[in-house]
Amino acid sequence: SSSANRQDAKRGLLERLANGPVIGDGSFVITLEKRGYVEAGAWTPEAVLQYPEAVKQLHREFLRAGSDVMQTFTFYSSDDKLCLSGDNLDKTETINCENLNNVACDLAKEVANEGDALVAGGISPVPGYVEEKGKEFVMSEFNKQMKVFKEKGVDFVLAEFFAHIEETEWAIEAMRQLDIPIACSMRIGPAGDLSGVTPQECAVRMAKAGADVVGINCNYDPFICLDTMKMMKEALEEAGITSCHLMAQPVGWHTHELRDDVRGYTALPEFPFSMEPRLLTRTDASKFAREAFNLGVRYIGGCCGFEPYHIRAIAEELAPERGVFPPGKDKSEGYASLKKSVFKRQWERGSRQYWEDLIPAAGREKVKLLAQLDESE
Ligand SMILES: N[C@@H](CCSCCCCC(=O)O)C(=O)O
Ligand SMILES: [Zn+2]
Repeated sequence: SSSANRQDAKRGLLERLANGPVIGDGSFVITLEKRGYVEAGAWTPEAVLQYPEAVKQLHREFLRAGSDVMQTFTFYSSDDKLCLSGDNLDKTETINCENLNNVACDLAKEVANEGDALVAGGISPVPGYVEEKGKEFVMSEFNKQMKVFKEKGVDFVLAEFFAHIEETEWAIEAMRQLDIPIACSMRIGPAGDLSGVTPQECAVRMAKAGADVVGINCNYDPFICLDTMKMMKEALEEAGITSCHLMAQPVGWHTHELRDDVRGYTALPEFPFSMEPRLLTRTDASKFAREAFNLGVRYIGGCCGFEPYHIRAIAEELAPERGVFPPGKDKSEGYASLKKSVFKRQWERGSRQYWEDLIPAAGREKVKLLAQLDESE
């Protein structure tokens, strides 16, 4: 019966959250663009239909890194978004929301079953919302995905990258039709959403709309994200909402300038083709994981820029809490692996302290200084 299914589904995500951290996955469109399977600008997931092996490979890398969740690669897969993907997209009927979501569920499920991961059906903002096409239009786009997720029997649904609390509430309303756990994250920082609603109010409204897990994804680095999560946590407590879990999936770059900027990381001049100097190290990822866990966040993953090795750092940091190391432990003993080097100087780097004390250079300072010197001489 549906309640039994609900109970099974509930035990999956909610039981895991109750017993310790759930490790999310990481960056898809940004990572697959670097690998040549997604086109920048459009950032749409047609690779699901065109290059399924490339999508499965990335799922497998996150599984091996320790992700407990295989999120369907269905970000920006509403029909009104896919049709904006320019003429590189063959306009045949194969690349549309329904077909893409069907195959994406198969890919995520196949890899999830190679390990002990859950399948999350992923939804994201519909362009029709900001184009003021109204609730009926937006809900009809969400419902195309809900229909597939129901047929495919995903373990839970996850709404991400929402910038307006109203559209987020509509997404939760759509997800409630499936009677399985709901995770919901907005792309907001301390300055709140694009409608001027505070993070505190956003958290309470997501919970009241029916989300089982609420939080943040994308737009800001882990440390700005945690400041915002603290605001959300306190607001939920003040509202007497204790049943909601917290989730955090920040970007994998340092974005300290953006703390009070509602636009987030895509507003940086380096986005998208020169973000490399800002990339988090695995030590940054470990620090984020520990601070998130200490704050009470139990769904801990990453968004754009978070590569599998960043997720591995999270899974290794929280191994004591989880009681298990990631499947890829045969090729990583954390920093201790360096003890196996033939170079003696690597051995001293086989400690957490070395990497926590290091302020990594971007390697460009010298180039810039030399250029200035030339000018001044
Ligand atoms: N789960 C998704 C989240 C993507 S968040 C934002 C991607 C860029 C959006 C844009 O610049 O239009 C993914 O990892 O690709
Ligand atoms: Zn993102």
